[in-house]
Amino acid sequence: MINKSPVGDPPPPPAVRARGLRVRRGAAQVLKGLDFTVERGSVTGLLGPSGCGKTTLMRAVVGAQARVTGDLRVLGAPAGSAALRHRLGYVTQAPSVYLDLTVRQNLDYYAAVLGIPRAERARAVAGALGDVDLTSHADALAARLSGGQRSRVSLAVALLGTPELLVLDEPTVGLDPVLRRDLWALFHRLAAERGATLLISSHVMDEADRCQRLLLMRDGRLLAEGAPAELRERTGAGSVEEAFLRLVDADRARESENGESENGEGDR
Ligand SMILES: Nc1ncnc2c1ncn2[C@@H]1O[C@H](COP(=O)(O)OP(=O)(O)OP(=O)(O)O)[C@@H](O)[C@H]1O
Repeated sequence: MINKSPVGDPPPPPAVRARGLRVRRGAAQVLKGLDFTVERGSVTGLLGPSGCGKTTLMRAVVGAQARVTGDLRVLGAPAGSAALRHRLGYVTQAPSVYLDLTVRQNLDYYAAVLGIPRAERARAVAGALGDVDLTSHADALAARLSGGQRSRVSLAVALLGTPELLVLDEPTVGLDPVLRRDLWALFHRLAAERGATLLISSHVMDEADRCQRLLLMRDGRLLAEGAPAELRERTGAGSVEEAFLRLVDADRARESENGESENGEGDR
């Protein structure tokens, strides 16, 4: 297990630690100086409206984003380090699945790319298929799958290497309520049984209560971080959605007091 070290050992570094994280994309400052921590073994939700910078933040964490400044450490190493490659799993919003291959062939292919030895591949593939509940579709062509099933194939690919940190960009978007519930149960199982850390983005606030911790974003900045109950209590709100709206109102009021422009001139 990752987060159970013998007594006396220093605690492992957090899964993600950002200090003054900034990203420019094109002419825009998309992330404007974020400080946050993602605890190991947690299911952490990254929530905020469309366009606030969730994907950009995730790309920075997995080392796929250019023009990142500030201090960003992942599992104790600088983000993007080669040493992290096999310790991370990243699932983007667009499922990366070969439509002319079966589900099993897709996973076999990615297992080979990941360097999983041939003798261990069948077991790794079967395990990942079971995790995402696609065993009965193993021999179906990916082209014949529904959108939600294809997303689960991508998730299975990310699980092949048994990553310590899984970064999932809107993994439940477009899924029916039963599948959403089952996937959230899987995320919690991965954290509880394997000590994996999951950083999961969503723009749907009703997923907030499924997370142990939350990072709430707006317009390239972090509005708050903490457990859902903590955020509700801190803002006196009855739901995380209401807490978010109160934090946005407070943020807007602060902005107009400071006379900050919407495109973040104050961040330079
Ligand atoms: N390639 C790019 N070049 C310039 N700006 C970009 C690029 N990609 C995204 N952006 C801008 O960066 C900002 C953040 O985008 P990002 O995709 O990180 O947001 P998001 O919160 O993940 O949105 P969504 O929930 O819709 O996926 C947006 O304002 C977007 O217009």
